[in-house]
Amino acid sequence: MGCGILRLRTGCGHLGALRAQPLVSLLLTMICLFTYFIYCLTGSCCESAPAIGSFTARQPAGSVRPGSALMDPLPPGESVPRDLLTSGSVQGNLPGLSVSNPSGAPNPRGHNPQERNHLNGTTDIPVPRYGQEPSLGSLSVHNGYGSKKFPQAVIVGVKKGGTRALLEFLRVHPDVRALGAEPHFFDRCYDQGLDWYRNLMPRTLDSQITMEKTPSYFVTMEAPRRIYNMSRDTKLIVVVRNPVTRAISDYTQTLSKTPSLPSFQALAFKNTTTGPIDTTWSAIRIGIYAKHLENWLKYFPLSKFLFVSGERLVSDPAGEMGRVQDFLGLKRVITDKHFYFNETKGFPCLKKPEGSSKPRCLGKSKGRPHPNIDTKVLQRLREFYRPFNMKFYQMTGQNFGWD
Ligand SMILES: Nc1ncnc2c1ncn2[C@@H]1O[C@H](COP(=O)(O)OS(=O)(=O)O)[C@@H](OP(=O)(O)O)[C@H]1O
Repeated sequence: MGCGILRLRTGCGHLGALRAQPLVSLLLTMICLFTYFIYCLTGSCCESAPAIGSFTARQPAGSVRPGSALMDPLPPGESVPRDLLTSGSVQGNLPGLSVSNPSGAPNPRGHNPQERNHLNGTTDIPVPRYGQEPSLGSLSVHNGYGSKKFPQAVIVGVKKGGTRALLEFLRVHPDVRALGAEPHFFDRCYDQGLDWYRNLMPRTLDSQITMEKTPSYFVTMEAPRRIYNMSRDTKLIVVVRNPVTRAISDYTQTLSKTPSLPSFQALAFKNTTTGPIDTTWSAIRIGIYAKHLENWLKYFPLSKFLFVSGERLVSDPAGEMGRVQDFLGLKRVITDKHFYFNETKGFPCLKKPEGSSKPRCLGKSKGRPHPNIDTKVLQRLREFYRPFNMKFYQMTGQNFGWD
């Protein structure tokens, strides 16, 4: 047989004197191929090998991996953003295959992904990780199925409104997958590009909604235009809270990091308590909701918004979550059965948070005791916010009962 091969390579055996030389080169070639084969089997060549029907990790040029310094860590005391750990893992994909429902037909949950987001361009196909056998029984949201999509819904605000609680409650829903940490894409990281942003997202099935929350978007001038440019169909959720309490909560957070911070009163007023309120202080400015909303309404109609009451999220989490699920077109899965009131914490907590069977409350940075603020200061702040609150109630058609 070896001779046969040799004959073939030497032009069918007519040049007997030259037969030995090709045999050596053939042997050398075979040794090289064998060595390369062993090298590949150890996994060492996967990253550089060209993809000829093989798994490749598709990363856009210049992309930044999730979990890099650009990502905001969760506040101290909060759980590790599990999605951040999973969403950036290198997954296999096969070239030339389409990912999402190519017919555009509504899926069993009634969502049509193409209707939901015209920029839902999917980058990957559902391929199990190495060593994982695809099976319907194991079709859980954690096993690498699905594709990365732009979020169809974003919690855009407001800081200290209760955005973390809302996101954690929503993550209980099997049809919601959300990025754990705040990506700050539409305010701080926009230069990274949309591919970078999409790559941060957890994988979702077509029946699932991709979400993220970054409360600073609500007060970022460019955010509405940028989100509109990503998809005009994006659903926007704003958790609002009494602006006076919100300002104190904001101050409490800064104070916890900077104990030498001047008093709330010293920061809230330009001179003394009798002087004008300092609207350049972000803790005050963020609470002028009507002003910020005006900027968003230049791009999105009111129907694209859901305003969640931060107060009701504490007093009636199931009721508020009902509204949120309806707005997102989700089945009402999250109900009062999911919550219990933790007396020590003074807040509702989840009986079974996503990925855990143990009850859990939010971390220490949520639900912190606030410093006592002089009643005169509170009164002045209430008066300051009243006209803006009224305007906000009028714009949204909702009375939040802060006055
Ligand atoms: N269930 C539950 N558990 C704990 N805390 C809850 C909950 N629901 C709402 N809240 C309120 O959420 C406030 C923090 O708001 P955010 O999560 O939006 O803060 S942040 O902007 O992400 O830092 C936080 O503000 P503080 O009380 O000032 O800490 C809480 O009042």
